[in-house]
Amino acid sequence: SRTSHHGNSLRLPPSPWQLPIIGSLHHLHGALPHHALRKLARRHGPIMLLKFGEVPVIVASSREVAKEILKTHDAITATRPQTTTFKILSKRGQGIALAPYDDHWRQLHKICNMELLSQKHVQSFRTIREDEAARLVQSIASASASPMNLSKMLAGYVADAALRAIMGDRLRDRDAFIQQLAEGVRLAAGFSLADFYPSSRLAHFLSRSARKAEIHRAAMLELMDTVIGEHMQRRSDGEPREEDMLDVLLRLQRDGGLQIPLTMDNVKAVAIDLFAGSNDTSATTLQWTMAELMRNPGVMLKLQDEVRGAFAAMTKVTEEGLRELSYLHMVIKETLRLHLPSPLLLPRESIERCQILGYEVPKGTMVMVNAGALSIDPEYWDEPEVFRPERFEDTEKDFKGNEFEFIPFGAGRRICPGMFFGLANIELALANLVFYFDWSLLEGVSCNELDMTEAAGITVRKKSDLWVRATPHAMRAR
Ligand code: HEM
Repeated sequence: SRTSHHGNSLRLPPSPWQLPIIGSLHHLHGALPHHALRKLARRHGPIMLLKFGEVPVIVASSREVAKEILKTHDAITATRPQTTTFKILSKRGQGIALAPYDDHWRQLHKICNMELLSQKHVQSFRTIREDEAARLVQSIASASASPMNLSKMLAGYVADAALRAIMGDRLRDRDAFIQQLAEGVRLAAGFSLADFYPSSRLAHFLSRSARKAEIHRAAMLELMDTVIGEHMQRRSDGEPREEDMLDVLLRLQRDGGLQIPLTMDNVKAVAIDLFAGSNDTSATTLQWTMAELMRNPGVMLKLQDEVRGAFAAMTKVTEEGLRELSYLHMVIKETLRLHLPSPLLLPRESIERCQILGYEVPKGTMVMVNAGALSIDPEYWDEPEVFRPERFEDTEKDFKGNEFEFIPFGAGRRICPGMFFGLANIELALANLVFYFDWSLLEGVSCNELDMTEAAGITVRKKSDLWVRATPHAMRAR
């Protein structure tokens, strides 16, 4: 197909065959979207134009195209599509993650980088992390020798460590928050009818997911009202304490002095985004890491040697010591390469037409980068399906957004602002797990038959929980 604009005649990117009404959606049927899209790209190339219902979508599946989008044309593609579900999820005050690329987003982005999620602020939550990690070790120790659902324990650790840093440590509604969050993640991931037939009233009417999104949002905002009430009460009681992220947001809201005043609804939306952005991603990463370690006993032993060697003379695993642990960092990198929590990153949208590899990308096209496909592409990785942390040994290759074959946190203006915070929670827990315990699978499960199936959702979790047995290796006085 050809399009004519300003006298130019440029080709649109190649497209797989499309059906009326549903466009290319049938190509996604039956497999997880990042796998289905990877398969399609093998046939149609590194830049494809699909149609999800009425919505044109381009999908990037090579390092070069990813770089064109996330670097060369970053400013043109830095907005988020305002789909029906996204709009409902951010109704009554925009947060940051789904916000369009504008001054409001720019301000929040700055607040995240300079205050909420800065390395300094993340370090200030060290006691919380150490406390929660100790709690995790205790609960594993008390269940040791019997089969335990490690996935669940790790999810609990992450939720507590993240919630305490974001919203304070006396959250009465912790479980309700976690439940609502899971619903939000499902909804945001949902390829809902209404999102793809924007002009069809019937589809809106029929769409149950829009209604569910409304109910979810109302419940989430109500929970936030309670937490904010508690924060204000404590402040007026003059109770001295470390500022959690919500305190910082409330202070900025109260003190003013910002370019664009923050409303209370903004504060709520940002706090929800922080919790939503941190919880599933970090829990999933920890769960996949432990699953890979169970499947690769040689890697587990090497990691245990490193961590036990480093902390041999100490009474507990502390955060300063973690910096020296090069193998631990390689293990986490390798997990993020094979198991990106968000393999399609978050969708973007072009605000102007642009050219990529000589193809025309029209204004208003949804833009997706298949980061999950890039990090297992044999073009860039040796034996890409094999879990081998050593591949990072003599390379500077990192996930900071400069090497486009490895972008689990995204890249460019919309890169994840929570990288330090997420990694801090993950590294400390992992070091504790391998320092204090030896791990085995349950009887009858051998390491090469461990189920590694992925489940559908905006974050790609391990479908089945990881059941293991822990044997205390060296319980020190705590
Ligand atoms: C292993 C951990 C994590 C991974 C792999 C991860 C991954 C990502 C990815 C892929 C994006 C989309 C980037 C893009 O659009 O190009 C993102 C955005 C975001 N993440 Fe994370 N994330 C993690 C942890 C966290 C944590 C701990 C927080 C908050 C405390 C967080 C908060 C956010 C926010 C607010 C955004 C939206 C940024 C924007 O739209 O400007 N993330 N993350």
